[in-house]
Amino acid sequence: MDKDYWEDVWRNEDLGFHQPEVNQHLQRFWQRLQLVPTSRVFVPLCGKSLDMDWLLSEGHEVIGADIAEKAQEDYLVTHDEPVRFTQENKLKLAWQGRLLFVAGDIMHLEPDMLRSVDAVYDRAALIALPRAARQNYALFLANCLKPGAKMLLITRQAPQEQLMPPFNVSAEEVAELYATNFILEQLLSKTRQDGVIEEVFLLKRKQPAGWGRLPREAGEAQN
Ligand SMILES: C[S@@+](CC[C@H](N)C(=O)[O-])C[C@H]1O[C@@H](n2cnc3c(N)ncnc32)[C@H](O)[C@@H]1O
Repeated sequence: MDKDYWEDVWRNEDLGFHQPEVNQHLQRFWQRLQLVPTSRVFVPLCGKSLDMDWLLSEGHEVIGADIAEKAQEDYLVTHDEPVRFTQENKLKLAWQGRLLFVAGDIMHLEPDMLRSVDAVYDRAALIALPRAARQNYALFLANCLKPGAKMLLITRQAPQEQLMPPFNVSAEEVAELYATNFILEQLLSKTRQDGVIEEVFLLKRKQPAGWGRLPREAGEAQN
């Protein structure tokens, strides 16, 4: 599932993952993150998702990132506001109002770019990655996000595991990937009529060990 694979998907318009409406789980659970409207939200592997429009309509600043430049083009073409493009190393940045749409591999984003992010919205991002890449992705997010940053994560498991995305990601795997660095809360587990299990999680970036403690307190803890 490299850049070529996804560029083919976009070129062939093989976009079964794209939802014509705003995601229901996003609308139902977003308030659980308790963000202020001006919060900055990162949408990794964003495609041309209408969920970004919804997040913008809530007053948020949005940073979307997708490896396919066509995703960026397709999203921007449906929005009237003027766009300004800049280039940063391998990334093509499009600035449009409160949106920054980055075309490029998210692993090429500088952690500093995401340091001010208050929340992540992951729909069809983790589950679009093969198992080995999921581990790197989860670590990347943990390294970039500040303590207290939240994440709304939506996963799915089909009765038959597939060789191509979307991949099955269980609640156990979510815990394996994130529990070291995030506090996890499962908000939903629902089996659809077609047997697909949909799960929604709320994550909160933990304070790294020893962070923010006064030396005296740290000393006391050792005694
Ligand atoms: C299954 S789609 C989901 C898109 C979007 N989240 C949605 O809900 O419609 C996965 C997207 O991730 C993008 N992608 C895959 N690997 C990526 C990477 N390493 N960095 C950035 N984007 C990536 C693909 O181009 C594709 O648009």
